[in-house]
Amino acid sequence: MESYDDVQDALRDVTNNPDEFVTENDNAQFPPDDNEKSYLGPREAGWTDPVPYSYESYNDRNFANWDGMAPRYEWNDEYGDIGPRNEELEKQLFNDEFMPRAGLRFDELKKSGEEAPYSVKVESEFKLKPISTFDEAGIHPVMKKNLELCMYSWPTAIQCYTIPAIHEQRDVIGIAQTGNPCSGKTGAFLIPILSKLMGKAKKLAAPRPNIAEGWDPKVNAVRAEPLVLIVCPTRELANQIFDDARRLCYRSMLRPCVVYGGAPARLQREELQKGCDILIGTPGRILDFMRQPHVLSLRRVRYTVIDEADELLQADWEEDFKHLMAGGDMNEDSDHRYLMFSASFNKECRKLAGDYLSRDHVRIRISRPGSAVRHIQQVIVWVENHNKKKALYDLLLSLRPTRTLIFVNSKQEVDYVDDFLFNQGLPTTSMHGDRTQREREDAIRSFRTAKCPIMITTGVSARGLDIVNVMHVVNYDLPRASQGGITEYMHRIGRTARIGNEGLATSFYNSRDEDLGPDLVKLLIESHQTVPDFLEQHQPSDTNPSFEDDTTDGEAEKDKEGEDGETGAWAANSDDDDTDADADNKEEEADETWGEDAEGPADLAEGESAAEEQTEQEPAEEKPARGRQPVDRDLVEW
Ligand SMILES: Nc1ncnc2c1ncn2[C@@H]1O[C@H](COP(=O)(O)OP(=O)(O)OP(=O)(O)O)[C@@H](O)[C@H]1O
Repeated sequence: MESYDDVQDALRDVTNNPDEFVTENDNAQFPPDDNEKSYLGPREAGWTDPVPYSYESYNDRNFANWDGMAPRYEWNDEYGDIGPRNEELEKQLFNDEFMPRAGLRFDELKKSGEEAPYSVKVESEFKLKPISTFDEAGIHPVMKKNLELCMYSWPTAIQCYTIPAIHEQRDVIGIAQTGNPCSGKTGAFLIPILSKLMGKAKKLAAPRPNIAEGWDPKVNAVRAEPLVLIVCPTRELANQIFDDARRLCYRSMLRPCVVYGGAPARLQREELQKGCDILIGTPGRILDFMRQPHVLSLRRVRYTVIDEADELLQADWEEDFKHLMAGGDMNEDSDHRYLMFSASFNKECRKLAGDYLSRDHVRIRISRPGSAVRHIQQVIVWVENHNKKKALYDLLLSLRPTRTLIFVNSKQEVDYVDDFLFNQGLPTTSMHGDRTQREREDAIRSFRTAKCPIMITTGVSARGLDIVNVMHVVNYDLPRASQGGITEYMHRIGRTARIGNEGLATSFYNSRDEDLGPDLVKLLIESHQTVPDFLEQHQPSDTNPSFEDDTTDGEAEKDKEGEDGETGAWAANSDDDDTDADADNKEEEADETWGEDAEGPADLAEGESAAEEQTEQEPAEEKPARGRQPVDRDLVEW
């Protein structure tokens, strides 16, 4: 797909005539009756060939190409304040064509004052003066150079406020909705923290081997004593933060490491033993290493960051979380700052903030008034359940090929839609919480590099995914109220049009989605999108409806609950409380979010973890290879 206009043109044909697009009885030629024909359509539409999974490669026990093993800048004791360039690494870190970049409309997000496309609410005991350029931030020269290499020309809204707050050594709660113009949460904590530590690393950091002169684990291994601990809910997010940390630590002494379930703990341990200043991870695997005090000590930690706190706290992980926050030998001195970042501020977040953050913490909330989702064209099409597969196939063939993310509501449906499209000749991959970590990393890599430009996934698996050039998001299934409803919808469509880019979100709607109708209409109106006729009944009587998604500060609810004090002012809306979530769904989300991480392998020998056992000792389960199996036509609802 060459441009956003191309997408619009192509889609117009489809959406102008939804009746033609999907009819009940036009299945005569669909699916094509032989395999050759079925492959022809996608080829004519310009899609690349589908790539079958290589199951043999998943059984390679010596595989070491995990995302968490990616190269990072290795410091040499002889360096002065700034290390020399490493051109090879620099190319990998900053010139990767698949690195997400700000789009042409990034400048529109810069407007401030009345013209700003976002609103800001700050609660602080001291006068917080936001910055408007990185130069005003007093950042370390190495960080400045790294920001230039990242092509970050100015800070995003959340960064404008958190950078000075963290420089002032405050605990911070940063709440920013997903997507433009609120994005940039990772930089909002990494930039100021790393910048502050860059000048002091030699003094504060634990001794480490001089890797430049060779590395022998038997002789040189040290205990990891990070200065920064970053906890996040999913492995994919942990890897993304690690990638950002590798870029922002470039040419400095700070050494980032990432640990997460599903990948061999042995390899992660080896990385930790080379020295670790910034530890990023999912809770289960961090706890595993905390139980091995000769491998990991938290006594030097100066900053603990809880990212996507609302997601992290969604299930009943309170005990695990308590251990993580206060367990082991965690530094409990007053020089330890706690930072929480989240898209919403639900009850669990409020409690966590009350338990760990200092009373004088700063709360910053960035939200989008007015045009709620900028730069995303949202199209809602009526499609009966039994027509969804045909509609999806037609849709994909109507548009010129572009990176497309397709959301369905269950893991089984992910497999099924993937098999179906693959068998029709489309270059798909897929991801969900039941896949092995190898498969998950492979899927994201194939999608990112456009080897497989169509990815099917569940909402929870794709939370926070930041992939370059996703120009089309399809809600094959719209999220049910119990799956987060409109909030989840926003998260999903926020995978396109990131950071000043543009994109398209197509959603299949039918009578089963009626509960989402009213919120969807409000959102469409507020973001100046067309409301289709079949949603007219949900038009609000209010002429100027105000859409509120997950970042409402819940003042209304606070009034309702009579809750106030330390955290009450930022109560959540009722969606966040998820009171009507059905148990099955909750369990699935928990599974998806935490995977093996959730299982504390307390009874395993030191140095082992359940996830490691699974990955290293049990080869990936043999599955029937995709594409070699015809779709069971009895099961297909045409
Ligand atoms: N100041 C900046 N200038 C340009 N690009 C930036 C800047 N800050 C962050 N980015 C880029 O914006 C993208 C989104 O950043 P990040 O993943 O931190 O956002 P987020 O707040 O987690 O987003 P979301 O909640 O929408 O998933 C990343 O590709 C990141 O590299």
